[in-house]
Amino acid sequence: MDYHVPSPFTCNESLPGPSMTDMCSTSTFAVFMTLLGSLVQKNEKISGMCERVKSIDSPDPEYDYIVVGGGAAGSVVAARLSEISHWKVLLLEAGDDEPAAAAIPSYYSAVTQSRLDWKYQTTNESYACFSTNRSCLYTAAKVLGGSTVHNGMIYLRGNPTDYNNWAAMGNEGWTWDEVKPFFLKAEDNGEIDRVGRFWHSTGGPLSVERFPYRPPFADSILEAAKEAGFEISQDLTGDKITGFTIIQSTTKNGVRRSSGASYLRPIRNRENLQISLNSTVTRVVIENGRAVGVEYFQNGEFKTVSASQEVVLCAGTVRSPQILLLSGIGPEEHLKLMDIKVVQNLPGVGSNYHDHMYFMINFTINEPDVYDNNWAAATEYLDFQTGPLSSTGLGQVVAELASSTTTPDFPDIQIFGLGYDADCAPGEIGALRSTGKRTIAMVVGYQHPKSKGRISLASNDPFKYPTIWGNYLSESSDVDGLIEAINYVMRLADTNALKAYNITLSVSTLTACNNFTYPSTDYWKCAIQQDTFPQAHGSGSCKMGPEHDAMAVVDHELRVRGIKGLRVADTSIMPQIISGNTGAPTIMIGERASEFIKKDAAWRSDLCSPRSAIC
Ligand SMILES: Cc1cc2nc3c(=O)[nH]c(=O)nc-3n(C[C@H](O)[C@H](O)[C@H](O)COP(=O)(O)OP(=O)(O)OC[C@H]3O[C@@H](n4cnc5c(N)ncnc54)[C@H](O)[C@@H]3O)c2cc1C
Repeated sequence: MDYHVPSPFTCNESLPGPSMTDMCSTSTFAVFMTLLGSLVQKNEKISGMCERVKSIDSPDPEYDYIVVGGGAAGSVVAARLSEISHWKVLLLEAGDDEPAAAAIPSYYSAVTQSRLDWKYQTTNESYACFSTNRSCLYTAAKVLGGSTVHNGMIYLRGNPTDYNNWAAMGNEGWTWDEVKPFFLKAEDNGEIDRVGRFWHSTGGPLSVERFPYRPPFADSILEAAKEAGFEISQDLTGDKITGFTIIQSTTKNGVRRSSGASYLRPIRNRENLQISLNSTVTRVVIENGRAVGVEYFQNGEFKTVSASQEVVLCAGTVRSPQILLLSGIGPEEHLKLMDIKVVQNLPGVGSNYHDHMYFMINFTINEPDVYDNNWAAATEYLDFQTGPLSSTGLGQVVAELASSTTTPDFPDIQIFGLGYDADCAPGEIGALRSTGKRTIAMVVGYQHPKSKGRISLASNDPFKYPTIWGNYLSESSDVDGLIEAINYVMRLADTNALKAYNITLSVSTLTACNNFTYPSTDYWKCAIQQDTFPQAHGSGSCKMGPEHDAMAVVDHELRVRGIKGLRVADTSIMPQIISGNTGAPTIMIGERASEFIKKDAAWRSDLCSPRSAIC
């Protein structure tokens, strides 16, 4: 394997936006950010300008394998398939390459809401997002690396029980013991002596370590957790999966490593892998029940490219089902309604969509309320990739806790902090905010959601966004889980460790909940309906399942039911979302899909003649 092998020196001249200037609107800050942006771009350790992949404008007419979407899973699949040197692989990605700013951990939201975000909105929510007109924002990156370019970099794998449950649903080969080797294959843990080789590994493409910096208040939260009777874990992906921790992240030496940066940049000179950016796949071409290529849109033109072996959809939980539907694969009635010829009636396409929901509780603490985005922080980061810009502030304080409805070894509540981010100041650089007190938040999420929604076509026009109906919080147990999580946060705030900061719950600004005593359970129930957000871990819309499950879209080796030469490999295949953040599990799915494809190809070359009916 040739990861980490240095390649010939070729540097990109410029990168796509958003530029760092666009991230702050005030004039003092615009100058600062422009300068910082140009210094970041010139700093190879941060921007990786000399190891960027090159996009091709005119793909060849035919490849062996076509991978659609270069996100968390797609980057993995493209890299692993092209390890077979005689396979010709094409990766088609709708977005551009990563902007330099995304590499800076504290600017983790730089891409969010920019032109590199698909900016989805859900519709017709009956139980959530009332304050935003019953439509929830669902962010997903349209960029090489997908949402690993703007995610919070938290490294978690979910719980062994999640995978054992998938296997118990009839998905052979997906128990924890069977998926764990693929997490290890992906991983290059920079703290292996601390976290140990039973749970972790080194040598994989994905760098995992803790951020080099954390604000002292992060340690005070851990002290508070201990005082409140919660456990402290040194590693939530190790043998202590419950408690509060300082989390490991998908970073290397203070710089974000997206799946694109991790898997594709080291192999950018591999001749049998071609990558075409700004190429949006509009449908899979199917002939006689087999996927034989894709149609895509690039530079104002529709084009087609053939696949002699397989097409692998890795376009994420919103777009993979959309592409299947546009290709005539999905619920018959819906396809007819959309005036699309039915190729394969698969009623489950788009169903079973679900996500973790989270809710934010704001507090103030007695700490100077400085903006952490200042010259001192910028200089330290440019020189050493340390200091406030090298982390997500309180975002690295993460807890996995069990509510009263689960067992201690299968936690269903996640809590993480927010605050000490390097955001833009409205006035002078380094100035104090007006209140003089620092605002922080504790975010709670419920990880065993039962509410299920649907992705469907709004139109047969491939450029019209699909309809995302989250149906979030329709099951009352999902709300109850969040209420228990809020009570845990209140327990945390009621400790001497945090009272030393005069931690104070912020005043409620939700007028819609004025009828309820603040803070009471009824108030929180009202507030959750008003202001809860999907965590952008959307899963399940092309569910994996056994043959007897009529709603299964792919089998246990991720093959689309009823169609040859077509697989789906991304978060959409999860039959039930895992208990934790979905990035690393999706990378594991990409690793697993690649193995399935290689195994099938070996089997075919051993047993099948080239045009055999069974192959
Ligand atoms: C704001 C945010 C914060 C998050 N925080 C964390 C975290 O801290 N830790 C964690 O583990 N997970 C986190 N996640 C979740 C994690 O990043 C996602 O679950 C994961 O990236 C999903 O992987 P995917 O491969 O399914 O899709 P994506 O990573 O979204 O990749 C899909 C790719 O397909 C491309 N594409 C879509 N349609 C087409 C088309 N028609 N043609 C060609 N290309 C197409 C997209 O542009 C994209 O690049 C977060 C997600 C978000 C959005």
